[in-house]
Amino acid sequence: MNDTLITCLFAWEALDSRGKPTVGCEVALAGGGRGTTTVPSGASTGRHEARELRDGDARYGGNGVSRAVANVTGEIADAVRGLDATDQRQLDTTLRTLDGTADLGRLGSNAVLAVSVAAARAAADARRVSLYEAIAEPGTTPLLPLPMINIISGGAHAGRALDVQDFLAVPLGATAFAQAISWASRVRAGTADILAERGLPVALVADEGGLGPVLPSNRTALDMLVQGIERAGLRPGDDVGIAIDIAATQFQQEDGSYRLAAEDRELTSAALVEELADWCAGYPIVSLEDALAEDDWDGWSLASRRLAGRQLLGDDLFVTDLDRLGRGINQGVANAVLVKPNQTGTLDAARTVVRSAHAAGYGTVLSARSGETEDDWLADLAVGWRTGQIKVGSTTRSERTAKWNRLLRIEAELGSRAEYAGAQALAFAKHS
Ligand SMILES: C=C(OP(=O)(O)O)C(=O)O
Ligand SMILES: [Mg+2]
Repeated sequence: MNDTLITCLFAWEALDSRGKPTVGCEVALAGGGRGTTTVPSGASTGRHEARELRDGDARYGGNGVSRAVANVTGEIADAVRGLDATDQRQLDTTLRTLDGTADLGRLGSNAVLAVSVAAARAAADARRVSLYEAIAEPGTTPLLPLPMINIISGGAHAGRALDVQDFLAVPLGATAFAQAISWASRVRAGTADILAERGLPVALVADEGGLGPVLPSNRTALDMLVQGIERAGLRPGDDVGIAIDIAATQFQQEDGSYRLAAEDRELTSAALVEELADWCAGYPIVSLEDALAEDDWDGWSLASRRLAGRQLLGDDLFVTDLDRLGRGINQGVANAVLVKPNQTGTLDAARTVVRSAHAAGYGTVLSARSGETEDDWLADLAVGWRTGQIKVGSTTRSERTAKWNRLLRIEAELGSRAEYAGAQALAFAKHS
């Protein structure tokens, strides 16, 4: 009897960090190996993402996942019982075929991802190795990622107090992951001090744990962050750079223009690109995510030329989808991809996107969602898949620190047996 054959699936409704239900799953194997997971959920979701199954459960204001849970223990369990959990591709292909839709909307991407991740964990447990080891390409060295850490939040994560969704610190000069995190934690404290001195409430915390002040403009947030870096005793641009997630899909209007509500301005794609170029000239911005909306390919082409020399990261644009990334690579659009496993629904599909990006010289940033849980599997994926970068929110709130803490432990355990990606992981650094 093969010890790694799947024998049993258990699922339940768990809560995410926004207090919304999400899917929890445990996979048990013939030899006693077990793997458990809970899956995340986004708020600024792209139109082309895989689709979570939500039902009208009144207990959760119509946001329930009881049907997704029932799918795991019913139809999915029947189909995957007897499969080998160490064969992720076969398992994930079976799940996709069983669902039968392009966006996994029948069984629910939340149900499918929960099984995919729990099975990977069970396979690692059966082999008595860590998840990052179990999923790594044989012969590769574990790679601790360069973190980008949310300091100030706006957009869909902070009641739209600002147009730009994330203002993040990138500890460029740190030479180890633990040092990068300690710098980010100081930058957050420094930025909170700066805001408090202006009489702004620092207790307003957004979905990913970032500070959520109401500021008059996006540039003010950049100013506050630069001052926060200095207050932390660090040098903006040398020690700590800035990344922004513009999440432009969220403020694109019907006619294709972009509305900066905080500043009461309407911009064409070209004008938005110019605005971003101005910000880049004035601030140490090293990475721009979703500079344009998800289907504004012309705007993205323009941005890719005008903002070249910085990391241009596609989130809603690529939605961790191989075909959309392929189009970007062919057209020279962006130079890095945000990888959110629940945008595509299985570990195998997310991994294929990472491989394809690396083959094309594109950077990869593994990313959490704004609705997270205390689970930490994302940290292991970053290390084992050697994504080079990771973004999981702020250095506060346990659903965020769970991932940082897992990475800190891996670095402490492995010492010189691991590499640290550092600033070299930024897509533009690879090209220059
Ligand atoms: C993490 C993000 O937000 P969400 O999970 O809400 O899509 C993001 O846009 O990068
Ligand atoms: Mg994003």
